[in-house]
Amino acid sequence: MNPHLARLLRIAQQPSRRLIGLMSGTSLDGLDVALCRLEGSGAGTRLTLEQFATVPYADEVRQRIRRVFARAEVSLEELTLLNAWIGALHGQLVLDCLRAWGLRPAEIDAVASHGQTVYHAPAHQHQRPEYPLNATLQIGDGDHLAVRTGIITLSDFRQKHIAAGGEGAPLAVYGDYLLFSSPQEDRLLLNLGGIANFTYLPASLDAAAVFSTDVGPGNTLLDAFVRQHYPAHSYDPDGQLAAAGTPNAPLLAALLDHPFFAASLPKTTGPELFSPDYVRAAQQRSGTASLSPTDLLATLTELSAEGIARAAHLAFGPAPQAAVYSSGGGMHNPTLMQAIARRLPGCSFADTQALGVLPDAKEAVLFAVLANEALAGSAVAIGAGRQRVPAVHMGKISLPG
Ligand SMILES: Nc1ncnc2c1ncn2[C@@H]1O[C@H](COP(=O)(O)OP(=O)(O)OP(=O)(O)O)[C@@H](O)[C@H]1O
Ligand SMILES: CC(=O)N[C@H]1[C@@H]2OC[C@@H](O2)[C@@H](O)[C@@H]1O[C@H](C)C(=O)O
Repeated sequence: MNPHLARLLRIAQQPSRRLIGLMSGTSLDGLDVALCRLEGSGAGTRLTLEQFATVPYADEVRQRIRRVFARAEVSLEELTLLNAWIGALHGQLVLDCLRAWGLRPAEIDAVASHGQTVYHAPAHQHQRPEYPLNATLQIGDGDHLAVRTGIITLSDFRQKHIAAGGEGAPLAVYGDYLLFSSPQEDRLLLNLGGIANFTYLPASLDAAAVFSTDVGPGNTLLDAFVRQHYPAHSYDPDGQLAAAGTPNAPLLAALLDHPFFAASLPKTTGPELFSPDYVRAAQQRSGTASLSPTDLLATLTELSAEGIARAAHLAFGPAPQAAVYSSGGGMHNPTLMQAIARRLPGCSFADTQALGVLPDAKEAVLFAVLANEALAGSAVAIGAGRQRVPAVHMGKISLPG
C-alpha cells in the first residue's frame, strides 16, 4: 500500500488528531493558522486550540490577489500562476508557524486549507441561464501545500457542498452546530468578516431547525472606502471614522434597495455584489455622490448592521431573542457592534471566547473541524427543506508524495 495512504488510514482511526486549519478571507489581511487537537468527531468532538496566529500578507501578496479577486474578467495566466503560488506560500507560512511553535511537520496529522476565495457565483447572483448552478472558486492548490510541507492536506472544501446542492457557503454551520449547540439558549453565531453571516442554533437542539446564511456586507465595503479615502489605513480603526460621521438616510435606502436583502434564507453573497461600484451606483441614484468620507463610512456601517437585522427579522420575526456570539474582525468595531445591538434589543451579545474559541481563530478552526469530519466523522445531517444543509464530507485530499 502507498505509505501515505497507510498513514491516512492510521490518522482516520486515531482517537484524536492534530490538525492545522487555514483561512484567508475577503479582507486579504493575512493567513489565519490554527493548530488544533480534535478528539472524537461529530457531536462528540472535543476541540483544543493549541496555537493560533494570523500571518499578515505582504502588500505584494495582497496586490497580486486583488488582480483576480471578485472580478468577472481576469488574466487566466495570472490566475493559473496565483493558484500554484498561493498554495506554496500557504505551505511556507505553515512551516514558519511550526518552527515558531517548536514543532516538526511530522507531528501534524493533516492541514485543512480553505485557500483564497477569488470568485463566488451562486445562481441567484450570476443569473446566467446557460449555467443553472451555483459555483465558487478558491485558489491555493492543496498539492503544492502538501508537497511544500510534507503534510497530508485537505483543501477545496466548498466544491462538495455545491455538488450536493448547496451554495458552497456558509460552511460555518457544521462547526457551529458541532461545537456550540446548547440546550440552555437559542444562539446566533454571528461572523463579522468581509461578508457577514450567522448560524442559528436552537436550544431545542433540533438539527432540522439549524441553518446558516450570509446576510450582507460586513467589513468589505468599509475597508474598500477606508483604503480609498485614508490610504494610510486598511480599515476604520475601532470604527472611529464612521463615528465621526452621520448616516445618510437616502443613501442607506438606496443601498438597501436590492433583492438580496428580501431574499429568503439561507443565501450567500460576496464582494462580487457588494462592491465599490455597488455603492457608487447607489450614490448616483440617491444624489449623494459628494458625501463626506465620514458620512459615507457611517452609512456603510449602518448598512452592515441593517443587513444583519433584516435577516434576523426574516428568520425570527420583529423581535428576535437569542444569545449572539460574535466572531470575525468586525467584532472589534464598536461603531458597528453598537449599530447591530440597537437593531436587536432582545438579544444578548458576547463573543465566541465565552464559548471557549478565540473569535479571530474561529474560521480557521472551522476548517480543522471539517477535515476532522472528513477523516473520522460521519456526514452531519442539519437543516430541512430549503434550509437543508448538504450532509457530506468535504475536502479534497492531497498526499505529500
Ligand atoms: N480594531 C478594528 N476596528 C475596526 N475594524 C476592525 C478592527 N480589527 C479588525 N477589523 C475588521 O476586520 C477585518 C479583518 O477581519 P477578518 O479577518 O474576520 O476578515 P475576513 O478575513 O475578510 O473574514 P471573512 O473570511 O469572513 O470574510 C478588517 O479588514 C477590518 O475590517
Ligand atoms: C465563498 C466564500 O468564501 N464565502 C465566505 C465569505 O466570508 C464570510 C462569508 O462569506 C461565508 O459565507 C464564507 O466563509 C465562511 C468561513 C463560511 O463559509 O462559513
